[in-house]
Amino acid sequence: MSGHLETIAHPDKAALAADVADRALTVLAAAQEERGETTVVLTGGTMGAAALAALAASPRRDGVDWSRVNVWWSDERFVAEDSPERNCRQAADAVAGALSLNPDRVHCMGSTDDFATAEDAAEDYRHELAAAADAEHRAGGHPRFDLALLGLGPDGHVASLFPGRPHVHDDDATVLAVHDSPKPPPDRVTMTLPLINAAEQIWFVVAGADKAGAVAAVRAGAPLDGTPGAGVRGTEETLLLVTEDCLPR
Ligand SMILES: O=C1O[C@H](COP(=O)(O)O)[C@@H](O)[C@H](O)[C@H]1O
Repeated sequence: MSGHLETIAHPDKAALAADVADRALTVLAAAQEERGETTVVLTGGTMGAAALAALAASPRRDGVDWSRVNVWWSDERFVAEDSPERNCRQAADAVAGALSLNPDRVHCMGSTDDFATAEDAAEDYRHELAAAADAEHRAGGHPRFDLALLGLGPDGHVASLFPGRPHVHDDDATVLAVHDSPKPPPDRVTMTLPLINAAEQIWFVVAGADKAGAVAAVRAGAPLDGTPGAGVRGTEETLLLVTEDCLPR
């Protein structure tokens, strides 16, 4: 795996969330300044929601025109639209209406309300990404991603790419269905590593001593089969933003 991975430690979850929010506001505002809009890929998980809540509460939040922010997700739980397990819903709850997002620019992955199978939802998301790429006159089947936030599971999973599963080696697909996920719920939809790695800046946001093993494996560049998160690298920058208890003492 090529590309530098920089680790930045924070004293606690609140400090981590506040720093992620601050950094994200800077990146999103700069991209909007440059080309009028910006695109972020969000993650589910505990710190994903905490970072969004910090963003929504930031005194700097109005430095970004939220109506010109495009939002995508790196993975989703394939459950009912109103399920509290949905990453998309958790994000909406975390920002609690504080950001004036344009619903047409918010691209949640499909739910069981709209699709019979996770495969159908994955295919729909591929089409949605391709349509956004066309609108930007870009090749490659996806829009430009300025920033992707990612969680990291204690088992080393990233998005819904789990250890020991073949999905982590899929270089052809952009979005896949996942079944029998070791972490509930069992059915999911996930971006693949090549699509995640198309983001210019990728920031892992990770807190808690239970993630120390996974963080160490990512930093060591462990084999992908055991640590899918070790396969993540942005095209310009990859940061591992963590709480101190994730690192060796
Ligand atoms: O199930 C998921 O887990 C990971 C990590 O979540 P965390 O609560 O341990 O931080 C998350 O990144 C992913 O989006 C989510 O679907």
